[in-house]
Amino acid sequence: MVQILSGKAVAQKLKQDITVEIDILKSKGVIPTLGIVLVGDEEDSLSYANSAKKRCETLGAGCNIFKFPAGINQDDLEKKILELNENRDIHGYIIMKPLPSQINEKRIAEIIDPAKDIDCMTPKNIAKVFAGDNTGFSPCTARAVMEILNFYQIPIEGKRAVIIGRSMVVGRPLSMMLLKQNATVTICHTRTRDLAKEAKRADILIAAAGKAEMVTKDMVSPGTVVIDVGINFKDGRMVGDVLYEEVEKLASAITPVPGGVGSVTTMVLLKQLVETCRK
Ligand SMILES: NC(=O)C1=CN([C@@H]2O[C@H](COP(=O)(O)OP(=O)(O)OC[C@H]3O[C@@H](n4cnc5c(N)ncnc54)[C@H](OP(=O)(O)O)[C@@H]3O)[C@@H](O)[C@H]2O)C=CC1
Ligand SMILES: Nc1nc(=O)c2c([nH]1)NC[C@@H]1CN(c3ccc(C(=O)N[C@@H](CCC(=O)O)C(=O)O)cc3)C=[N+]21
Repeated sequence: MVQILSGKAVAQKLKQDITVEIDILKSKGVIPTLGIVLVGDEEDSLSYANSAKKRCETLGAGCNIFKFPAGINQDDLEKKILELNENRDIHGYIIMKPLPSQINEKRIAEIIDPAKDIDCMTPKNIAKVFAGDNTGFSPCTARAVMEILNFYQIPIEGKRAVIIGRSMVVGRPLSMMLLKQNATVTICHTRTRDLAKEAKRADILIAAAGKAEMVTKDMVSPGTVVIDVGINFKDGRMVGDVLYEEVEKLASAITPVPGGVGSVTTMVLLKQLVETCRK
């Protein structure tokens, strides 16, 4: 029987710690407040922003969404980011990706105040992750995957981990975090020659390509632990990057969508908000 790796149980555990921390901060007169920079209206970014705002409200934290049109230019966006750095009412913020093509993402990442960088986009913070130093922020999604693996005590050391996707939000930082735990890591992308062959070698397969239900049964070996990071919308329904009905028959364990990685990501974001607030 396949083990369902519910993200909800992991989120629940994180929530307990966060609630305690928020109460302490409030007793000192601080209401931890999250900023979300949303440019345009990508469906998955909207879903994340709305979920994060709801979680903040439930837990007693503040949340401000700063929404900008998809056509905003570099200078105007940079000005807004610099304002957020100065804004004492915002303790940490996240800039939703992807940004529109006219925006230079690298220049944006460089001007975020590292102390407010709770999704770990600045060169300073991400360098720590790549150096195997986990004393700073982590990209929330990558950390969410690690929280799930640890919560369910999935062995990582010596295992072959195959990640589909090499973005700075998920694939690349996650590869470093798995490496730190002594996995043997393979990163796949659109130029990978035989994706099914690579994926079939995995003990732990992580799908983060952003392509609805692209991981099918011919890409999964029996007994694989499958972590589905994808958040896609198909006929108004949220689906992952994994064709769940097929793959759950082969996997030893699998995260569902919804109810998997996404719910943990939002909690990790709040956890890192509270952590930076405490400092
Ligand atoms: N559950 C959660 O909490 C979160 C979910 N997400 C979701 O995860 C998905 C990925 O997000 P993100 O990393 O930001 O996306 P990006 O679009 O930035 O990156 C996608 C990556 O997947 C690779 N890829 C795309 N198609 C294929 C394919 N057919 N075969 C092999 N590789 C492929 C791309 O390769 P190449 O580099 O060659 O183009 C790229 O490296 C999205 O669905 C997003 O919504 C994201 C963050 C959090
Ligand atoms: N800089 C940046 N970092 C990101 O991590 C990032 C991003 N940009 N851009 C968009 C994608 C997508 N993403 C989602 C996370 C949670 C839900 C989500 O819906 N979460 C629900 C639960 C969903 C479920 O049940 O699986 C919740 O927390 O309640 C959706 C989407 C983050 N992303």
